[in-house]
Amino acid sequence: MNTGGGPGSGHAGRVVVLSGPSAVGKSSVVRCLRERVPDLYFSVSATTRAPRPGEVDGVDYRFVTPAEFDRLVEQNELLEWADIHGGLQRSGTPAAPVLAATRSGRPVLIEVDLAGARAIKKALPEAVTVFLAPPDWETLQARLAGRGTESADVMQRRLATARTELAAQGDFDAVVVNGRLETACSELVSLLVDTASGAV
Ligand SMILES: Nc1nc2c(ncn2[C@@H]2O[C@H](COP(=O)(O)OP(=O)(O)O)[C@@H](O)[C@H]2O)c(=O)[nH]1
Ligand SMILES: Nc1ncnc2c1ncn2[C@@H]1O[C@H](COP(=O)(O)OP(=O)(O)O)[C@@H](O)[C@H]1O
Repeated sequence: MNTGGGPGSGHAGRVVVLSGPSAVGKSSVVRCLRERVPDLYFSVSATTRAPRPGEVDGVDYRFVTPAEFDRLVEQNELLEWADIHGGLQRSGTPAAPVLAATRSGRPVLIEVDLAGARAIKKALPEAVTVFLAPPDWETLQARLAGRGTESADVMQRRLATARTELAAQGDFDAVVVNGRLETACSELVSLLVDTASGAV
C-alpha cells in the first residue's frame, strides 16, 4: 500500500477515499473526522439528491438541479461522478478544490461510492481507499431503518446496493469496521495523518 504524502511530499496529510454501504455510518464518521482533524479538507460532492433534515448546502453536499449537474459534467469540472442506487441520484466530486488541497499538503477526505473510489485511485494513485464495514448485516439494516429518512422502497434499493458493496470490500487498501464510532474514527485519523511526523 502506498501511503506516501502525495504531491509535494514531505507533508503529513494523505488522501483518504471512504466508501461503504448506505447507513453504515459514513456521515457520522465524517462528522467525527472533521472535528478531530482541524485542517482536514472534506470534499463536498455535488448531488442531485434532496437534502436530508439537518444537511447543509455547501457543507454536506452541494445540492444541485439535474441541469446544473449536466453543466458540471459537460464543463469537465468533476474528478469523477456516478449514477447512484440505480439512477435514484447523481453525485460527483468537484476537481478543483481537491487538487488545491492535495497541492497544499492538507489531509483530504473524499466520500464516494465504489465506482468513485476506483476512479479516484486511478486519478490519484497515492490515495488510500478505505471501506467502512458494518459489524454485521443485521446492524446495517437496523441503522438504515433507525435513521428513518428513507421510504421502504428506497431502503430496499439501498440494501440491494449494499450487498454488492459488501462483496467488493477486498478491493480496498483498508477495511475499518464501524462498531463503536469513536474507534472507527480513531482508525481513520491514523490513516489520514502521519502521526509519526508529530503533525496532529
Ligand atoms: N461516485 C460518487 N459517489 C458519491 C459522491 N458523493 C456521495 N457518493 C456516494 O453516494 C452514495 C449515496 O450517498 P447518500 O445519498 O448521501 O446516502 P447513503 O447511501 O445513505 O450513504 C454513497 O455510496 C456515497 O458514498 C460522489 O461525489 N461521487
Ligand atoms: N458506530 C455506530 N453505532 C451506532 N449507530 C451508528 C454508528 N454510526 C452511525 N450510526 C447511526 O446509523 C445511522 C446511519 O448513519 P449515517 O452516518 O447516516 O450513515 P451513512 O452516511 O453511511 O449513510 C444513523 O442513524 C447514525 O446515527
